[in-house]
Amino acid sequence: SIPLRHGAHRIGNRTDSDMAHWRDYGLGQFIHWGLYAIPGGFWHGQPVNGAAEWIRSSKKVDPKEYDALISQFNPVKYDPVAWALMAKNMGTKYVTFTTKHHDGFCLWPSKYSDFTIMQSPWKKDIIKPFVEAYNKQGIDVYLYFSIMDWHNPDWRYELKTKSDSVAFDRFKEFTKNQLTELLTLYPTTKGLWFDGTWDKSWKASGAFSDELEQYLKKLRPGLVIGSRLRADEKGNRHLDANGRLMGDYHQVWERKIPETIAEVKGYDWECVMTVPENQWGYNARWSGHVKSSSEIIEMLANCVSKGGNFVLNFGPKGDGSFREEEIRLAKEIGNWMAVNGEAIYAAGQSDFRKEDWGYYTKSKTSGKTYMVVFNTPVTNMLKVNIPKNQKIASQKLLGSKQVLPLEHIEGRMHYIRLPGGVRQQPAVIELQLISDD
Ligand SMILES: C#C[C@@H]1N[C@@H](C)[C@@H](O)[C@H]1O
Repeated sequence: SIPLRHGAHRIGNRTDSDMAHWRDYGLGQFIHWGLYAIPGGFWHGQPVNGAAEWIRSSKKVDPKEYDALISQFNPVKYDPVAWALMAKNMGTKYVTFTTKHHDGFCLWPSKYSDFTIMQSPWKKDIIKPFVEAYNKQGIDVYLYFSIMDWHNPDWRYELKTKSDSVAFDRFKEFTKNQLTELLTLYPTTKGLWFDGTWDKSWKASGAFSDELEQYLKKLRPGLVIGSRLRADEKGNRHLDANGRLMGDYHQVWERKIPETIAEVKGYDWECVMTVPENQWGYNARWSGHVKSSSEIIEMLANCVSKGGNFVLNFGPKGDGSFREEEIRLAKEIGNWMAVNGEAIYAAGQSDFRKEDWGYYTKSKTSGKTYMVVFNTPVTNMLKVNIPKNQKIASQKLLGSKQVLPLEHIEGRMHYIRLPGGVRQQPAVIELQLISDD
């Protein structure tokens, strides 16, 4: 293997209790909120293509004109207690919240920037009441932080000259100071979700990214940081030059889910997903396909069946309220989770071979296996290939506890018959297995 000083420092996944707790979340919420929620995908009355939180860049807005949005940020409907209750009712176990996106606007009173919530009409810390409200609901808080900062004059896309490096060294110090602030002001933060680390300047800062991660973990032992922060000294990201993961979990699954368990490569991982095709911040015009609660529940079950977590994004409006579609989705998902959560929480990959009708998950607590059924065959007969040395002791519909008929076909093949009728939501069957010695 290639000798590396700033590659992965651990082979294999973390084995500590903080990471085991992270692994058991199942369902998370992402919240993207900032100045970009004010224009909401429109500029001078015209819709702008691309993600709403990128409007400054995609519309090439004059920085002064974009930054002037700060004078309009006065979210009179911001109610973190109500936000946390909506998340709780959805069945959320952890939340990732944007403290600073690429535009550099800080939702906390940072001493190191003039572009913060304190210079807006709101004049109050947004993050502190958010963390308190979510923690009060038993939801762990992770803070999103964009390394790339379009507002800071010391940011560089590439280090071409000596003066670039001098400026970027100041920028690295600024970054370390802001992260220290966040962990100090919000000590219950369980992890940091880094973004904006794809440019050449950061790829050339592998040593710094390594030292920064070690510094942050010393400041907050147990902190969970994904693979999007680091670069090795050769500019590799996520996997170092020896193909080893740099970070506590694989953070590449943005708006995509691994097709096969092989693609997971045994890493811890989460998928972060938008409701429309690709909008993280509030966009007044959701064009294209908007996912239904059943589609989202299928993505959730798919991720858990492959050992990952699923994180659904919400983009509050500039005034701090949520759009109707998101409020409805949170409720519908919550109704399903209330009945079927045991197939999702503290669950992961099962011993069963995947079938067309949906996904198997296995609970780490009850040891039971669950069949999360999306594609009901016309026969209502679900194929089940029982692993060797096991047999099914019971097969019940979650919720109703109705025992379902089990029919042996041949060898390890069986059928479980679903009750007839049209289902509005995915059905979950709980399998109790016993050894078949
Ligand atoms: C690209 C990009 C960013 N990564 C997602 C998590 C959003 O923050 C989006 O703006």
